[in-house]
Amino acid sequence: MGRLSIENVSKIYGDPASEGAVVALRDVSLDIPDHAFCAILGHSGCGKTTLLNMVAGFERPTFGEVSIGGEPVSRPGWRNTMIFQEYALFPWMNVAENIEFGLEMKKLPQQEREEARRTYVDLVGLQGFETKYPRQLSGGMRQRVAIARALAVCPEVLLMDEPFAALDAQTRGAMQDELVRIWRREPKTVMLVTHSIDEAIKLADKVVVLSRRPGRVKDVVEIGLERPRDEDHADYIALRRRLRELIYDDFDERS
Ligand SMILES: Nc1ncnc2c1ncn2[C@@H]1O[C@H](COP(=O)(O)OP(=O)(O)OP(=O)(O)O)[C@@H](O)[C@H]1O
Repeated sequence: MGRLSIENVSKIYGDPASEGAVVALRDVSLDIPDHAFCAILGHSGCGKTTLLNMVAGFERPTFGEVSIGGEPVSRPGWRNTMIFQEYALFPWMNVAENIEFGLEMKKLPQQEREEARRTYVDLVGLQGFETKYPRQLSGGMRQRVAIARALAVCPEVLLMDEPFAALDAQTRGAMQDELVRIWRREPKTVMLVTHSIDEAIKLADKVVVLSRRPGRVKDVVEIGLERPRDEDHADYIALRRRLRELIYDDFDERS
């Protein structure tokens, strides 16, 4: 199903033989089990978005292979949908139309589309807002629509590129809790890119730390804490310290 496998993946932008080529990722291998929640953490420019884009099928690896459920990813599709920081909703469509968009593309009959729309509006708690347009919604509500739209097409892997970075701190915290609630009700393999150590510990089962560019897997930290996670718990604090060390140690190596 949604087991995500990244095997010896390198990404070079530009002609690999030229001096101007940018090696964004080098020899990255990861195995993310079906329904696991994985966060990718690393400094700016270490290749997090590049990795996500390859899993989404927007970019092809220069070397190596990405596969979902044993099938290589060669282009974007329903199996691997992306949620962006800026929501990427259609401003001329209301909430219901935005959520149904992918279902129309999938050519689902109208009755099934409406059923799916109702299910996902309920799941993200937007009952009563179906006829509102994105401009009439708060940032947190827009991101709920984006999550509903992504889940409605039944992807095997959900990809999120700093989905809460544009939200204020309070809304971000609420949306993180909401995402965990949604993911537990509708388990998916999730790959989430973040700059925030706390977001990674709060949400993920596994945190993949990338080194500075060219990004390599520096470590994979298993979180193993019960949800909801208590920031004051000694194990949480120890994990935060470990992840900080991994990130800053990398910084020191280069400075
Ligand atoms: N299309 C492209 N052409 C050339 N270089 C690129 C391209 N896309 C990304 N890069 C380079 O690849 C490297 C990795 O970029 P990427 O956006 O994946 O990093 P990131 O870790 O997501 O960064 P940030 O955290 O700042 O969003 C960077 O040096 C970037 O400049």
